[in-house]
Amino acid sequence: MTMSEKILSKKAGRRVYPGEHIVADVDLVYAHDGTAPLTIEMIEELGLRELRSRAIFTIDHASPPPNVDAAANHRRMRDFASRWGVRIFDVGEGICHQVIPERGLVKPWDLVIGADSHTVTLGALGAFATGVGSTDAAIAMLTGKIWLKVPESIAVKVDGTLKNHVTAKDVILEVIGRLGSDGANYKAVEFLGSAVEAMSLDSKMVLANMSVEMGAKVAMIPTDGRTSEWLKERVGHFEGIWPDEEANYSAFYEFPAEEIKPNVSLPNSVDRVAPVEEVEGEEVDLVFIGSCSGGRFEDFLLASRIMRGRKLKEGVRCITVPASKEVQMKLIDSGLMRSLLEFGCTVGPPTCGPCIGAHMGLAGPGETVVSTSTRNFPGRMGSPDSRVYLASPLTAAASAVEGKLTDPGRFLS
Ligand SMILES: CC(C)[C@H](C(=O)O)[C@@H](O)C(=O)O
Ligand code: SF4
Repeated sequence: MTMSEKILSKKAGRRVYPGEHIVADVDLVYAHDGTAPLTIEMIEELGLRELRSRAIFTIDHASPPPNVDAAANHRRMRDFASRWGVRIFDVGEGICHQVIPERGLVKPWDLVIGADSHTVTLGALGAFATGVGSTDAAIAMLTGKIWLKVPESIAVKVDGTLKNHVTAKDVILEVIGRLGSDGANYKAVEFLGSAVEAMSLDSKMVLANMSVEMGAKVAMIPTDGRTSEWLKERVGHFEGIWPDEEANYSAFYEFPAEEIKPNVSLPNSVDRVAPVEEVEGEEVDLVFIGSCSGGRFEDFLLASRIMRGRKLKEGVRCITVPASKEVQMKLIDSGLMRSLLEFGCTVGPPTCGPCIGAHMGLAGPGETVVSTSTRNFPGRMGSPDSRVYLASPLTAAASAVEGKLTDPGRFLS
């Protein structure tokens, strides 16, 4: 069995096969201020009295509230959470996909449902974690179960050693560029290989996070090496997960690590991927380092490799937003906060912020953005006339120094 088949078999209470429809037990359901309002409405409409699943709300999308509607929405969530026993991570705690695992609330073998497409991020910890709509989240909260079709699994194997200036973001962009935005539709993407194993959990979360940009139902990564250390600190005892040696993958893709270069997604589609060196030079107005895809401690550590001792190009804004309060505190404790500020960054509180164009640094008409976030759809980060390149924190930092799209290999090699 593949990793996802193992978890679904456990949660359905019998051996399951790809293509089957099953009803599976859920360990955790979460929703945020973008999706919880409809979940709440649905739960109240059904007139039931209790939730059968562990449920969590986060206030992260329009947070702190940029307008009165958002503030009212947050109040409704707090009110519902206290009446129904839903744990809530309020303004300032950070983005759901970061806060929930950080607090030790997810472990390998869990089945996690989130009312957000990037719930797949938690596959990096060995959980079967998938995004659903608000109403499906409501039903999962009320019943403790979810209806699912068992996905086929595909393997993405990255063997070897990445170059010094190549990151997990470049790897996942490479994969998305090859497979396309629908290349993994409803598939479980399982990441294997020595380069994946060598990655920190922060990096593994980048791989899992962006798998949904090629349609993946879930992303799965074996819980080896550094992941176990991370989990031990946070969840205590857990059982790791790995695929069987004879696991049945419907496709197998190999990516030699040495061949991967710093990549970008070109405006305005995630799967239009090119090596930065081929598209360097466009003037940049805004650099964003943040989101559930590029706002972890390691992302800022990477950016600081280039920023330290240098200055932000005049006329460019560099907005940096930690993905959680824990990341924010690590930035302070490590001295990185000072480096970011000295470089010229504007540092925001933990939130999705400009990733989804809610607030805190939108792109103006005709502006060019380099962003470590997840999506560059037209108008997502501000003006419909802005152009967004998705890139690694190294490419973002190099571009902030030069004021134009720049390969980080010019600074590090
Ligand atoms: C608002 C929410 C439903 C959405 C998602 O599901 O991904 C958002 O987080 C995004 O990144 O586009
Ligand atoms: S940071 Fe961006 S991609 Fe992640 S959940 Fe928030 S809006 Fe979605």
